[in-house]
Amino acid sequence: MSVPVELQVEPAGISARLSSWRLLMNNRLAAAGLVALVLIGMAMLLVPVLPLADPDVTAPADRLKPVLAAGHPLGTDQLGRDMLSRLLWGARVSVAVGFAATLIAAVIGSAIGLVAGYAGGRTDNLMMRGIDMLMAFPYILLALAIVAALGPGLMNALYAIAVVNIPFFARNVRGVTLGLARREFVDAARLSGKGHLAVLATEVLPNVLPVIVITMSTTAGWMILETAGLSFLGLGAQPPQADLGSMLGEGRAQLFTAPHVSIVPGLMIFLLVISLNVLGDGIRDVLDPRLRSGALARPGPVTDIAADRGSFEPGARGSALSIRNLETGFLSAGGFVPAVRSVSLDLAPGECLGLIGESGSGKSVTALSVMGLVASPPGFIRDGAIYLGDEDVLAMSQTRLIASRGSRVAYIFQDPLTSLHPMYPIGRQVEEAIGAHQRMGRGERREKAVALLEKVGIPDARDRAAHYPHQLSGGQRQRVGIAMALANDPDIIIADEPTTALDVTVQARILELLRDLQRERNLALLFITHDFGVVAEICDRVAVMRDGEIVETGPTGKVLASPQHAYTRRLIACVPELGLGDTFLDRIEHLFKQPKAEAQT
Ligand SMILES: Nc1ncnc2c1ncn2[C@@H]1O[C@H](COP(=O)(O)OP(=O)(O)OP(=O)(O)O)[C@@H](O)[C@H]1O
Ligand code: NI
Repeated sequence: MSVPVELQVEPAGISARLSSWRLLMNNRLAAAGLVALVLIGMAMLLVPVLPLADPDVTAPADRLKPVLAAGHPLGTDQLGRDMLSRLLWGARVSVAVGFAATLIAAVIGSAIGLVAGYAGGRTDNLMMRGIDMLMAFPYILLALAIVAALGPGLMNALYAIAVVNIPFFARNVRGVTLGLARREFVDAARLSGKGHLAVLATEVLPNVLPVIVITMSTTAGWMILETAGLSFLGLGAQPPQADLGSMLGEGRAQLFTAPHVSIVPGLMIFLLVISLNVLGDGIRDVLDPRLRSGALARPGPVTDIAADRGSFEPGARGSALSIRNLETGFLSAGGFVPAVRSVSLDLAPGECLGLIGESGSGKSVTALSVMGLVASPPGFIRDGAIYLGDEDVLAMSQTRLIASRGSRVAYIFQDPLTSLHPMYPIGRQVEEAIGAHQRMGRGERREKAVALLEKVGIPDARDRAAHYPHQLSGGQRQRVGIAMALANDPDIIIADEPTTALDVTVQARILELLRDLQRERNLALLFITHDFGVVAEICDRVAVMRDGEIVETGPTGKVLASPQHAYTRRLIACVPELGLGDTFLDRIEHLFKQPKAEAQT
């Protein structure tokens, strides 16, 4: 698959605001809605200066003129008033009332939601039960009751509609606020001494704003409809003033003799509401950051690969894994942003290669590219080749690639708690890993799972197999992760920081286990870490990664003894317990003595 054309031509660094606008315009329905609204809006703004007849002047002689009658493009109503003039003036009133009600409901409802969600506890309970009571009434009935109490009239209809819509805002905003109020950045703001109001205004509100805008854009259409409903029943606009609902109500009596009197305002209501709604949906899609980043668009099973990537020969003969000139990155609204560039690696059977670099240097993206596991969208492999033996993974069919996952190349991830299913016993999960690639009976599978758990050093494996992930310690969970990786006898294991979440002693034992397994099964191990101590412990060779590129590679001992790149030296300097004692401290001193020379390297 290749890059969509509009993304290819787009220069990077385009402003976020502009790209939101583009996203909105890419949605045809939303764009059409916007165009319709702009046209209607302009007509309404121009109403006072347009050469229209007075909407309220009756002319009994001209009653019920049909559409396209002389002097009356949309005909006249039962009192001889010009329909076009009444339509435009009426739409003005309806829209103004609808938007005013939306604004009032948004301000009050959001304030309630913010306070309830932020305060929590009893305040939340009290406020939300009040909101629940409002919601328990059918809302048009509630609006009717409010207008009945206040008396008919446009302003009262406006209040009634605003009140019945407050719950929508309050509930939406409260839900989001509730999640935000317990997040670390809010705690941090509180700890920094900000008052509650300041925290709400500067930390919470900006994050809630999109929700408010979305709710507004999706309810504004309804509010116009509700205004029309109340006016239709005679509770809103009072004669002779026109609004869309009252025009509809007055036209009802002539529905059969002069249908245009009710159809014209009806069409206008339809047009207004539907364009508001499609525009609202478009705005919602653009504002939702999850939709924008493509996280909610279901990622494909395999990373998208450029159709026009170059051809690269595998590196050293007999490599288990050979990555050539890999360029993987992410498609965003601003274009393709590479995360790794021209990465080449070779991994021999039975060898352990350490891939080291600081956070964000592109280690995981490299590792995930191997089996096409970078989620697309937005992930995209733009160039390079990845050979398993002498077969190019990127040229494999999807089915073959998916079949190779776990059976030829297996992954071990950093935190097994997130990759293990919380609701299944671990034994069953190992069985599932076996069942994904091997056909065997249930009993046999169970035996094999227990054997694997024993192999990775889970004591009492047979009993432990019935335990759930949360009943295991972090080290044991990682052992289960390793057992699952071993389940189908892969040739290559890619371990992405498998020990980072563990304490030093457990880490040492897991490393020992990995090394033993690797020797015993002649596994090729690609070991990702940011800790040179770990590399020294287990890897034969090491590749140092920085900003998406490999800056240095060589046998571990050699790189440790004489790092060529300043960045490598700095990474090594981060490891105090390499067993180098004085020499090590000397090296740090040396580094600090020559900051200038280092900067030049
Ligand atoms: N889904 C994504 N969308 C956009 N950019 C991404 C995405 N995932 C990763 N990146 C970018 O790719 C780059 C490399 O990330 P990667 O996860 O490979 O780093 P890493 O070296 O594994 O770091 P760590 O040690 O923290 O795991 C980062 O700059 C990151 O911002
Ligand atoms: Ni990573």
